[in-house]
Amino acid sequence: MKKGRGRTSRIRRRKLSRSSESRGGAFRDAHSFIHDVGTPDISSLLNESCKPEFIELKKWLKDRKFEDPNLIPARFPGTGRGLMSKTSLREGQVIISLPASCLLTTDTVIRSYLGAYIAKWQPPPSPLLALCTFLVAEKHAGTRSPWKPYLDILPKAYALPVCLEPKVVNLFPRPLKAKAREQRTRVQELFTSSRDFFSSLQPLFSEAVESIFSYSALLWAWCTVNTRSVYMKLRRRQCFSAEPDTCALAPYLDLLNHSPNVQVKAAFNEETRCYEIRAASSCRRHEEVFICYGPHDNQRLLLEYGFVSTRNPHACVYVSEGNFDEKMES
Ligand SMILES: C[S@@+](CC[C@H](N)C(=O)[O-])C[C@H]1O[C@@H](n2cnc3c(N)ncnc32)[C@H](O)[C@@H]1O
Repeated sequence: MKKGRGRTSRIRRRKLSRSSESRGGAFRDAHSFIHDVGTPDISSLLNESCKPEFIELKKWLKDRKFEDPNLIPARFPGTGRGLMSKTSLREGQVIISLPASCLLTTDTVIRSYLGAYIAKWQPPPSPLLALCTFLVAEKHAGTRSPWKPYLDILPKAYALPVCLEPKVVNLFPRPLKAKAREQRTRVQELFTSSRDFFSSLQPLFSEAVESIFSYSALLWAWCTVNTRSVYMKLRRRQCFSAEPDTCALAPYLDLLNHSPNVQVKAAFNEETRCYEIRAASSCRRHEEVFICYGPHDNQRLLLEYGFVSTRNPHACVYVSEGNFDEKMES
């Protein structure tokens, strides 16, 4: 007889199911139930670290002196792909410490084949444009790119308002609609104003630059930088415009999802030469590890990251002038 088919085990399963209901929390219920009846525990069901793209990424990170036995990529109900802790994390403990050699910053771009082209271009391109250009060029390089294992785990598409059909944006409340249109204008202007710069890169490619640096390629790169970079202030360089140079792409670390209810300390540590994130609250074993992207309301989360947070303590309602007058009159 197969294990767990008899009357006794049916009764035991019913009892377990009832006790997990009373503890509350859909995810925790699933955890206790699946664990108790002897099927694989939830951590192995969610685990994505055996996927070929993560195996490649781990090898790539190891070559750059980063190994983390504690965090594993996993897919969670509600938040999607993120990182899970194999052990419990104490308050104050370093969650992740990523060496500078893994970071993609404007320093990386300047040291690359793009450096000479950026240095001679007038007016100087912005640090954001430099990062986007590098991402598009490396993505185009495919298997020739040393960044391929990182590029392969990046989302293929984004859900920021700038990526949505205008008819969908039209359904947004008025204040959000205005912000979404501003965002679209900003990216379109970046594309239009960068065309000549992209043309100057033609000697680097055998294909026409117009087909490589298309609007959709720039949009993908712009969303990648805007949704995934960490704050890291770099020194001002003459070859860039005066906009702040504060974005660093941090492979693997950028798999951490947001929760408005956790606190973390994040910064580049000049002594260890690592970008470190330290937990300000504890986290249980086999649970998703969250960081906080900032005290953002849902409008800002949607505009900057393409999602909203349920039970967001920073949630607020935007009231436009016209809207306010209408409500006051009724
Ligand atoms: C830094 S990345 C985090 C990793 C990302 N989930 C992934 O699969 O690569 C930021 C993006 O993750 C998603 N995200 C982050 N926190 C989330 C949450 N609490 N709920 C839903 N999606 C979230 C959003 O798409 C956001 O733009």
